[in-house]
This record gives sequence, structure tokens and C-alpha cells, in this order.
Amino acid sequence: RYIPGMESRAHSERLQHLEEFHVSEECGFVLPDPLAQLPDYYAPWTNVAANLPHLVETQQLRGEVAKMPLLSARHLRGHRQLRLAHLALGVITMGYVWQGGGRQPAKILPRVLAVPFCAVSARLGLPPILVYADCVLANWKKRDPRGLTVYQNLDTLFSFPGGDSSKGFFLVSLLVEVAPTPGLQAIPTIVKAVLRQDLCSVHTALQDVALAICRMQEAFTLIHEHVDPGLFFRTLRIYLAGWKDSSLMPEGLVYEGVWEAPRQFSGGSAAQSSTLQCFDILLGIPHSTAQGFSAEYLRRMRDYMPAAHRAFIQTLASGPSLRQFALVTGNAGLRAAFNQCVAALAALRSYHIQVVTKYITIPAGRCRAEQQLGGCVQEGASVRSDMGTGGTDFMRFLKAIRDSTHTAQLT
Ligand SMILES: C[C@@H](C(=O)Nc1ccc(Cl)cc1)[C@H]1[C@@H]2C[C@H](n3cnc4cc(F)c(F)cc43)C[C@@H]21
Repeated sequence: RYIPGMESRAHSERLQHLEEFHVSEECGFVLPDPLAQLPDYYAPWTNVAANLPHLVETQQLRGEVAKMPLLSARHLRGHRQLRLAHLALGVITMGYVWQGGGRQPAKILPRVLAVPFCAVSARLGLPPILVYADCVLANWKKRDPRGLTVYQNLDTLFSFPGGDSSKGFFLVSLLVEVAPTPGLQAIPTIVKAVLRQDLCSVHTALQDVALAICRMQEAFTLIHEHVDPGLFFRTLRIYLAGWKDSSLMPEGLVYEGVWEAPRQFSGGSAAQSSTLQCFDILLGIPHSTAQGFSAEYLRRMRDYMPAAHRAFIQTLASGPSLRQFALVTGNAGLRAAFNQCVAALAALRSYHIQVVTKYITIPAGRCRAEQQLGGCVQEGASVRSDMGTGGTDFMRFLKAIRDSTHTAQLT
């Protein structure tokens, strides 16, 4: 018999109020209706961030930053203002470091950026670098506020060089994040039902999870329409790169006026997506529990999520095991519903690998070939094909994930 511990009962109580974890009814981990403007005092930040592609392409960004006043983060009020400030400062920071396209990255982040960026990061529980929660979850607005959340009615607040592909990459990711909302809402229902040994409710809720994962894959297909592989690989990807284990910045980045020694932080990566992590944990996909590379990488990427989302993931991970419950009850219908979710997730993983192959592995191979012939101004940043959006780690992570998701089926 499956007798859950008392501690998981306490956890399941907490999971019943998703709003506390900043998981919203209508759009999951996505920040609902993000703020697009800060108080006028912060205009120097939002003006530079809004003009970033032009300033980077004309090599003016570093000059503009040198003219910026040192503003105090103290006047920022509330979660939405903090998220917009972290996004704007993150966009400027990536542009500032990689302005040369990656050939000579900046080694020092000037205090006018470093001091407020670290203050805002501390209040959000985020690292002082652009993260997925910035450029995807908080970087959007509806063209017609009364309209639907469909690609044609969306726009980003900020973008990077790489033209419409930059906007496309962030908005497609956003739609993938919005798609599974009914499945996220089913999670507290599942946790409570497992604790009550309520087979029927678990079975019903698992249908919502399987459907949600299928909806994600549907949304993901939009990437082929809105993101060009060459533009993504040669341009946008450079600006999302971080300075941890980076051959271009082996020391990391000096945050002037904050820390004496340079600090290392990882670049933006899909592994920072709370949606990506929470379905793995809910279904008890082995890699996210067993030791080994991808478990460690996933855990480290939780530090790159907003504090409330990190808390949600940790609470879910320490709750009762749905996998054990489905295994122990021996109920064929429940096992089939569980396996349907695992199969949908495995299909999504494989699709994700296909996307990364098209947008990173193949362009990198082409670039290396052209380099041998003296072509391909791959601006400095390494063209190693394993450079995912989140660097080497990401590709190893994806392959490990695909292999272990298949083994997660209950026989
Ligand atoms: C478009 C891609 C991207 O890499 N976006 C990105 C990366 C870095 C930055 Cl900084 C900004 C955007 C990927 C989308 C789909 C997202 N996804 C969310 N839950 C998932 C569960 C899965 F199983 C899965 F396979 C993918 C999953 C992850 C991102």
C-alpha cells in the first residue's frame, strides 16, 4: 500500500493555491499582462533597452551606457515593476557585453548597470543576467488588448539584433508556455488525489496533462514560420550567451561597484523554463531524480527562475510521487493514462531536439565548413555545434533527457 508521509500532506496543502506561486489561471508561469512602462525616473533604462538593436548594430551602445546616470532601484514598486526593470537591465547588459557580436566581449559591467541590476536581481531572487523569465515570460504585450493570445496579436517589449527572428523566438516560446495552462491547473488536483488515493480523479486529471503537453508541441511548430535558422544561429544566439564556463570569458564578468572579483552566470536556456521542469517532476522522469548530469543542470537552472516559481518546483519535487502511486495501484487504466503523458512528453522532447538540430547543429556545421573556406563571419563566439542557447550543457542535457524520458514508461 502507498502511504504518503505527513510532510507531503503539508506540501500538497500549499500547492492548492497556485496564485501564491505566481502560477496564473489564464497563462501559467507567464507573467499576465506585463508592465510596459516604468516611472519616468527610469526612462534612461527603458529608452536604451527599447533602442537596443539599433544601438548595438551601430556600435553606439557602450557609449550610451557611459552617459547613463546611476539610478536607484529603490523607487521600483511591486513585482511587475521589478520584472520589467530586470528585463530592461538584462537586455542592456547582454547588448553591452556582446556588442562586438562576441569577438571582444566586455569584461567589466559599469556600475550604472551593475549596481541597480544586482539590487533588482536580489529582490526577485534572480541572477544578474538575462534569463528565460525575462525575455520570454515578461517580454510581451497584446497589440489589441481585447484580442486573443495568438501570434498575430502579440509583440515583444524588447528585442535583440536578428530582426523578426528575435521577436519570433521569444513569442513562439511564450505560446509554448501559455499552451499547457489547463495541465498546470491539474497539478494541485493530482497531488491532492494521490494523497487521498483517489484513483478516478488522478485518471481524469492526467487526461488534461496529456492534452496540455500535446498543445505545447502544436505551439512549438510555429517556430519554423517565425524564426530563421541562420539569423538565430549567427546573431540572436550570441546575445543570449552567458559567462559561465565560457571560452570567450573564462573569468566571468566584473560587476563594478558590487563585487571585487568577476562572477560567472549561465546564459539563457530552455532549461530555465518552469513548465519544462514541472512536467518532468510531476511524471517523475528518472533523470530529474537520479544523479548525473541533467539532474544537476536542471537543479542549477532553478536558481535562474523567479523565487515563487523556484518554490513551486521545489514543493512539487518534495511532494508525493505520482509515479509510485500509478505503479503501486496496479490499475491498468491509470497506468495507461500515465504512460500517455510520458509518451506525449517524450514526443515533445524529440521535437525539441529536432528544433535544436535545425537551428543550432546544422547552421554550426555549415559555419565550420565555411570557416575552413575562410567564409562565415561567425562573430567570435564559438561555432561548436554543441553551443545550445544555454551553451554546451544544453545539448548534453537534451540528449540525456530524451533517453531517460523513454525509460519513464510504466511497463
Ligand atoms: C523555443 C525554445 C527555446 O529554446 N526558447 C528559449 C530559450 C532560451 C531563451 Cl533565453 C529564450 C527562449 C524552446 C521552447 C519550448 C519550451 N518548453 C517549455 N516546456 C517544455 C517541455 C518540453 F518537454 C520541451 F521539450 C520544451 C519545453 C522551451 C523553449
